[in-house]
Amino acid sequence: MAAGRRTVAVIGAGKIGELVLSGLLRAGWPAGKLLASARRPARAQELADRYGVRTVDNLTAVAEADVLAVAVKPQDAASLLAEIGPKIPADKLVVSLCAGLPTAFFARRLAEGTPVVRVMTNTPALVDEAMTAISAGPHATDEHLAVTEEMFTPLGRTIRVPEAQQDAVTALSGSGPAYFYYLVEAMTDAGILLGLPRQVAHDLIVQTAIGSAIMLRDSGEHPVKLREAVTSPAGTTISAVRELENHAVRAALLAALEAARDRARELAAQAD
Ligand SMILES: NC(=O)C1=CN([C@@H]2O[C@H](COP(=O)(O)OP(=O)(O)OC[C@H]3O[C@@H](n4cnc5c(N)ncnc54)[C@H](OP(=O)(O)O)[C@@H]3O)[C@@H](O)[C@H]2O)C=CC1
Ligand SMILES: O=C(O)[C@@H]1CCC=N1
Repeated sequence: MAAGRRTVAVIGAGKIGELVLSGLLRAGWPAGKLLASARRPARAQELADRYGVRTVDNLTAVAEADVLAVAVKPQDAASLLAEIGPKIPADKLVVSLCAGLPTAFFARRLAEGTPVVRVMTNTPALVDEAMTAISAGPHATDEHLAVTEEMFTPLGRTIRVPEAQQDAVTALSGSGPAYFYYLVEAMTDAGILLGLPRQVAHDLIVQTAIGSAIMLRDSGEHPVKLREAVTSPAGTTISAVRELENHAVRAALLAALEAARDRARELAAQAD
């Protein structure tokens, strides 16, 4: 399969599936080369109305698309594959967006020789700022990876990682946006504690997050250097940093990401 505008079916077009569809359309992927399936007819109608893509049942998607992007929850993958797995010809490319599930989970349910690629993206795909990690599974060649990159590059950055790293990627960048939103929410509360109006606190911290993120990306400086530049001797910042250390925030983050990684493993064990 050469890279090029293949017909892509998003199977299970919920939140992430919709991000993929909308991102591909923004990137100029022809609507006629996109299909979507959903479990509920109302959801299918919503997608058809919103994006002008054809919504089809899962087996029609399998028959008509070159690339099958599986975007159901990990808990729904086994029953989906029981329905479509035996019907997928080995020349289709299966791209899994599911957290935790190894490509072997798919391979066991597909015809011998079917290429499988595992992807972990994140919700900033909505603003073309996703971080997407791509891994080759069984029978996936460089060309299959290139097709997958062609799909995800318009949505943000892509990197290739060994599949063994995908649970860690899921914990870090897949779930990562939630940690930043959590921080912003907590810091807005802190602003309110200090007497700021909610909207002012929100605006201050959102712009601070955006500015800090752009500096992280564009300055080429290590985050420690960027933090040191803010931290004046006997100043305000170091007083806050001391409290973060007293409350073991760094240790909490290490434990949190380990828990997310472990949950990805559990999802895989439970899906079988
Ligand atoms: N949300 C995120 O930030 C990220 C999610 N992911 C992964 O993406 C996948 C989807 O997550 P998310 O979009 O959040 O979940 P959603 O529940 O929003 O989307 C899954 C969709 O699949 C539909 N579905 C389930 N079974 C079938 C079936 N047999 N046939 C057709 N459609 C079906 C669901 O229908 P119904 O509405 O009826 O339940 C739902 O609309 C997960 O595997 C998750 O691990 C990966 C990276 C980030
Ligand atoms: O919470 C989850 O399971 C999914 C996978 C990564 C982000 N959201």
